[in-house]
Amino acid sequence: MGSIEKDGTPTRLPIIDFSKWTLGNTPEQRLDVSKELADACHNVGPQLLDEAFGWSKRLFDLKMEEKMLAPHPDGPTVHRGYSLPGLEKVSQVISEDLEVGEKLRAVTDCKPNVWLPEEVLPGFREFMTDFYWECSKTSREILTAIGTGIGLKDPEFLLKFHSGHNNQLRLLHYPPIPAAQLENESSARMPAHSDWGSITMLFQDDCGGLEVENQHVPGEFIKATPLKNAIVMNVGDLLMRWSNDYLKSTLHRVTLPPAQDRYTGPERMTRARYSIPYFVSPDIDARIECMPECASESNPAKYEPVVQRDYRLMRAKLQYPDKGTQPVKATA
Ligand SMILES: O=C(O)CCC(=O)C(=O)O
Ligand SMILES: [Fe+2]
Repeated sequence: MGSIEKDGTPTRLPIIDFSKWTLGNTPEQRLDVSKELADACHNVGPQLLDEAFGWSKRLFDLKMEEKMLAPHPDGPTVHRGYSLPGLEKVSQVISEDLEVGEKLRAVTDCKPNVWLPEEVLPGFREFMTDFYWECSKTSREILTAIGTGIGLKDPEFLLKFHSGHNNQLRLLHYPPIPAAQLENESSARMPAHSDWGSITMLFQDDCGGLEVENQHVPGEFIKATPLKNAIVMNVGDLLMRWSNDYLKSTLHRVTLPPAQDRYTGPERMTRARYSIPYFVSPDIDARIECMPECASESNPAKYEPVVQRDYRLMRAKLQYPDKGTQPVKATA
């Protein structure tokens, strides 16, 4: 993770160095936690990340027929396998945006995953499974740090709902596309949306294009400029509900790479982009209800309690619209 960079203006995203996070009442306690966080950051360290991006590239470089050996299953609730560009619509409300990218949801435990036959990409499954659990460890440190930061009596409260088995690791590849197609907004690399879970740890390559909405100015997006080995952390809808809007789920999108050297040829083809979001989600039976520390008489709970399974189903229906599914507004 990067260094602390807070210049006081809302036009830059804060980059928080969790290895320097301090917690606890005594210097010793603070040191212990700092070490844990440093260890966690080290786990998803530079080498592991480079490897993960290497595997992702090898995966998407496979022939289409090979990738289709792990097809995305039909239906709105299943979140597995390989998706061709355009299969999914990501949106807060259904719009005409067409997402341009291909993706593979690599690992999760709750439902059987869809893996490529081992011989197609030997070692991929083992690496991604390890990577998944390393990310899970880091996410637990982050959830504890958040619990402390928002002043929960039990800083580990959120851990009880996050066994790690309901997280999702997704590999994304945005193929090159003529800049004009994104400029005239006939398609977006990924339209603005919020994530559904608790937090998302997002790793991106150096292409650029990720933007996050400025919470102070709705509609204005701030560039999340790639920073080597940094994790972009998004707050998801369920953490927003738990915290009664104290932590807002961040709208984010992927658009044109900002730097002109990211374009080639007369068509100004954009560079391909790879990213790896790790969605940290509560367990399926978890009931998400405003944490008592986040409500008061003057600030009562804004959301009804919701069970993760139901919330996810509602969001998944939007993402994989099938016949007979009416679009509904995605956020409360
Ligand atoms: O590719 C990215 O950087 C963003 C991905 C994302 O927001 C998502 O998959 O939910
Ligand atoms: Fe997202």
